Amino acid sequence: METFGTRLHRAVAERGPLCVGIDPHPGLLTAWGLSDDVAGLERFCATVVEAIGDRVAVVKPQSAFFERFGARGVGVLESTIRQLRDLGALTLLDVKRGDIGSTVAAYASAYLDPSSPLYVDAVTASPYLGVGSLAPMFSTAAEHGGGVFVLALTSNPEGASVQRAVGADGRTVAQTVIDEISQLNRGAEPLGSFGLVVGATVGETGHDLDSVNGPLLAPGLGAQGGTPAGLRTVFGAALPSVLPSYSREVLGAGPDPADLRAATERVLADCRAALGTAD
Ligand SMILES: O=c1ccn([C@@H]2O[C@H](COP(=O)(O)O)[C@@H](O)[C@H]2O)c(=O)[nH]1
Repeated sequence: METFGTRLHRAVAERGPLCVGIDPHPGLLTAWGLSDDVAGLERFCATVVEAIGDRVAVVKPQSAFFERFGARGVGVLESTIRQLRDLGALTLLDVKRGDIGSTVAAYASAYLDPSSPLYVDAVTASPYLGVGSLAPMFSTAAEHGGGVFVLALTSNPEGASVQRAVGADGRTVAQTVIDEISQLNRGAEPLGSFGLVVGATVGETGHDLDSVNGPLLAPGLGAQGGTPAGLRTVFGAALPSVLPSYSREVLGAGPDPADLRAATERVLADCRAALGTAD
């Protein structure tokens, strides 16, 4: 069985270094002329899938915007994930789960076990109950070729007060997370399956990201003010491992699928230029 790191490496080589988020904000539904209900959500997602599902390496549905419609919204999430998989996109569910280990095991079953209706290629996870509490996610991901992206230095300004706090050993909370994930990826080729989330907005981090040997998801581009040109400042020598992620910047170009595709091509070209990867 191929690891998530291997599958991601190939998807990026074939389709380019880009993750597009599906974040059906109420304001976007309205701007697209859709109703703020399950029917609008379904139409929105079907349009995004049709426009970009066959051309973007990774698509990242934001779970919150589906959960707000209850069981029927989650039903739309399930079918969106299936459609994306059929079109060859890797699915990364942005759900930022974390809990005591025995509960994390249930989250691992929900998202990373292929028999689950919500099965995805990878999830985002929160390390604030301790990176070790996420062990069931790591083991389930490893068993089934999945991936986990753990929050390290998030794109929002409030994150720094927790993530940059310094512990007894002199390392920040974020550096502890970075070091533990680096350990999990040690020796993996061409890329480990365990990633980190580092916002494109955070500027020079003062953290060592060079030996992570896994994907570095960079949200915060576009709507939150991050730019592809700024990625070099944030990631330095780790730049080749960066997976840039856009949601509103691309989604705001809809509802015409051709316009969504054009916005995707534009941000992908910007990311390729910033990362120095060829077409
Ligand atoms: O540090 C983080 C972690 C996750 N996110 C999520 O990414 C998207 C960003 O959406 P934009 O419209 O491109 O701003 C959203 O789903 C966040 O929950 C993040 O922004 N920062």
